[in-house]
Amino acid sequence: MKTYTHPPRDQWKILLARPLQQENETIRQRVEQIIDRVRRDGDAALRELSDQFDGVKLVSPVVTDEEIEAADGRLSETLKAAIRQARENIAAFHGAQKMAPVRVETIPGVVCEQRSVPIRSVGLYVPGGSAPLFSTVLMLAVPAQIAGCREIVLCTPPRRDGTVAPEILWTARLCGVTRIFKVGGAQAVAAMAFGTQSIPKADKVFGPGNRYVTMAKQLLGLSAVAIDMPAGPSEVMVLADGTARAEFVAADLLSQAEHGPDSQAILVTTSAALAKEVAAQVEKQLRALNRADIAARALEESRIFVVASDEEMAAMANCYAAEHLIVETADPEAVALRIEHAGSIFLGHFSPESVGDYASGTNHTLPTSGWAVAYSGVNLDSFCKKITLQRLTAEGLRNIGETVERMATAEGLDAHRNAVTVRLNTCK
Ligand SMILES: NC(=O)c1ccc[n+]([C@@H]2O[C@H](COP(=O)([O-])OP(=O)(O)OC[C@H]3O[C@@H](n4cnc5c(N)ncnc54)[C@H](O)[C@@H]3O)[C@@H](O)[C@H]2O)c1
Ligand SMILES: N[C@H](CO)Cc1c[nH]c[nH+]1
Ligand SMILES: [Zn+2]
Repeated sequence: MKTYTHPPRDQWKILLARPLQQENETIRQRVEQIIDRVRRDGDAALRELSDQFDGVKLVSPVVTDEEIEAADGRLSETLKAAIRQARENIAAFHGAQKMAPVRVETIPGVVCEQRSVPIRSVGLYVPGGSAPLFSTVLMLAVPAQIAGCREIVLCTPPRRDGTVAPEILWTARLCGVTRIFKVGGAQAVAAMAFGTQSIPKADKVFGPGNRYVTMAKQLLGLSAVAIDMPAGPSEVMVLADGTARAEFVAADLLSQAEHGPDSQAILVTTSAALAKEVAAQVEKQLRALNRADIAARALEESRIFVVASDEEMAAMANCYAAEHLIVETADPEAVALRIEHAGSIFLGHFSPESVGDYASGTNHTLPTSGWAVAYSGVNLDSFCKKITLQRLTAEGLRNIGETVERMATAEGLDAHRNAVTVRLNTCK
């Protein structure tokens, strides 16, 4: 990891650039072609693309009931207990996010309401290219079920032998997923956006994924389907002062670096001594990882910054808008108060980000690439839409009618005004 000491503020944006951005245009073109093929040829395109990108010849993308049932015998009881515990925590946190209906009488006789309604049919993408992220099933299916979505469809890449990891299948059944398909990448997102002969069209597509998946969501989100947000290659920023333990900080940085070669880990610290120790710890801990090669590639585009103050640390965090921000300082709450842009914040020396990845209760599907400036991570509300209602009495219309007539007249919209006037004429 390269270290920068007191980088000038006007350089921050450049030094905090996300990895491989220059490849975005190539990825966009490739994904556009995939989308076109799925729109045109449906299941036939899925078969060809699974062969091309996943190296597997599939007759059908459907995961059968027999496959799902067989998964039960393939998980240890201890893993099942861990997944159940995580599910409970995620359900507790997301269940508490239910919003009460809003009802306000804005002026006498004019009542406005807002009701939350579940999105009927949702499509969940669960990454499986380099690791079968069954924890993502929990993060998407648990809130979908609590929200009351009727159809919960899940797509995940097939493995080379044409199967899906039993952990994904078992967790999907636990969380009420209605149908599962073995399709990955941009083609899975396109299939859920348009529908194919086998895969039903979803009203909204959710889930994280690599840059192909994320590009497909962004392109289709403009034209064919609603999406949660861009949730691409994982990233973490750690803010640390002299009270932080280098061993902990290095472990946190590596925990996201191991996701993929295009992941990024950034340390911002007020302590030059800590910066040195963390760099050494990263090298040491890296050697012991089973995904050391992947993490090492991510570290090539990762950075350490030494800055002057807590205020500068927070400013750099706001400039980066990290998916995950870990604050390992003497007073993390005070630093967090300065944070405006982050997907999810982890406070103190004993709050590793991986706890949020799996089991604490918060959602791990979070905005990346700086999108935390405007998007929230997945939450219960992501699976709902709001419908407003209003009801006016004759008195209410008398109270508000003239205001509307004046505004409609000023916009030159006579018919709008008349819809009020014809009624007022009957109840003067
Ligand atoms: N932001 C978040 O909330 C979040 C959460 C979890 C995981 N992630 C990220 O999800 C990603 C998972 O990536 P992954 O690759 O392991 O799995 P993935 O399931 O996202 O992607 C695998 C699929 O990509 C497609 N693909 C691979 N190479 C391709 C190519 N050259 N052209 C076209 N398509 C191609 C294949 O169809 C394959 O099935 C990681 O980057 C991880 O960091 C992000
Ligand atoms: N850190 C990922 C989100 O960027 C989520 C995840 C799943 N499994 C492990 N981690
Ligand atoms: Zn993770």
